[in-house]
Amino acid sequence: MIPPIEQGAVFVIGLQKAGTSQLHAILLRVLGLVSAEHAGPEALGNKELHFFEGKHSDCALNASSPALACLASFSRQAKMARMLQNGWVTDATPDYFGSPRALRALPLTFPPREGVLPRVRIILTLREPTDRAFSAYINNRRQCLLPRLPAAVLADPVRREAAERMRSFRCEPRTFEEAVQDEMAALLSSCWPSNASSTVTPHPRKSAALDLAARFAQQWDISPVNVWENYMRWSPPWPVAPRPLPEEGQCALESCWIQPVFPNRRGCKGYLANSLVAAKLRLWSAAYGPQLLVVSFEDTTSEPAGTAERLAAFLGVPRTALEERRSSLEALSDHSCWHSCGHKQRLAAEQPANFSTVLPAVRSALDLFFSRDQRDLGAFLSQAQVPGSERVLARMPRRACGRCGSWRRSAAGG
Ligand SMILES: Nc1ncnc2c1ncn2[C@@H]1O[C@H](COP(=O)(O)OS(=O)(=O)O)[C@@H](OP(=O)(O)O)[C@H]1O
Repeated sequence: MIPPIEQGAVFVIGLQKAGTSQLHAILLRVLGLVSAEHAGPEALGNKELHFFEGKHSDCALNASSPALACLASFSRQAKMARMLQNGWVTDATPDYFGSPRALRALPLTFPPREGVLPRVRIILTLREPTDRAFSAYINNRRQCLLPRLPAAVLADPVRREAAERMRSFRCEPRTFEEAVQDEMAALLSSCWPSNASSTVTPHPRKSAALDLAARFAQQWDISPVNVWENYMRWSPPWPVAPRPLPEEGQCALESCWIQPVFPNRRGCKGYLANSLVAAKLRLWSAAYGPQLLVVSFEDTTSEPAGTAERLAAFLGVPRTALEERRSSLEALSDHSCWHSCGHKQRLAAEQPANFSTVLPAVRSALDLFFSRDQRDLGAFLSQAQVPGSERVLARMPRRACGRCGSWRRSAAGG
């Protein structure tokens, strides 16, 4: 057990759409931590710093500048650096987990070494992958429902064009099924685009990959396990260090994973990619070891008090402090209308077949698609002694847990 920390930095690194806002709220309201960005009541609305994967991360990645000094050189981050001197600070940016850049920049700024200040703790919340993907889809879909542009903007052609462009950039026009099909095709063909120049030798696997993608798009009865295997073989691995691009040409998907500057590209939304966690968790766990805690969305939403207690124990927040703020948990436990639920209800009412739930055929295909990754995740969690893994494993569907059955039985006291 690592010793409690009295001051330091706590980062919720993901997963996107896995309850990071709720965790952030628990850290602030129940455990009494301070938001990196704002200390006042507005803190909850300002949860994401994006320092370690955004443009500021260049500074942290530049070996010649001390990483903490980089933080201090930006006004928002200066606050974080100052607060670190006398307390706790937290930043919940779900994009960190899927960002190789954050995986390099965060440990450079906050080295995972005990006894060296500032101390650091990392929290990752996991979620059933198909539900997570659908939640991310709805999040983008609701962008199409933004209110009408104000009259002043409509009257000004320049402002109007900029506003319309931003709206179309954010709005997800497809059904979930179409979005999944597009991403699957992109995953399988990204490194070998069909319009590759004729001077480039076609990769022997290209046609098979495209064929698989096409079949996947047309019919859902293709074995997604095969699709997954092909995906692992053909799609870019998740690189920590920059690696040479494949000979066949620019790999579009790789660039949109690393630098999500083209989020509106059809295959680039990451609904599937961001639900693949095993390889990424191995890397984060290798970087931070016992300083990384995993929790589960399903656990937190059904039992926020238990998660708050586990977070407090992990961070060393005294129990008395938790007791004092216990009443704040009630507000956080109300799941009836949270986040964008108004938009969700409107989408579901307007087009129930597409937006209220994942179609059964799509869900079963995706469940299979994710099963390999979920099995890897279960195996890793049960072997690697990642803090919090018992609870996450207990919440994972049995089909996903694979080799961790015996572990699960012993955890249950059997
Ligand atoms: N308090 C509380 N109780 C229960 N559920 C909650 C709560 N807070 C957030 N949520 C659900 O979490 C989903 C959003 O996750 P994130 O906060 O990580 O989203 S984001 O990445 O910050 O956009 C989103 O899930 P979906 O409803 O499935 O979309 C939220 O409804």
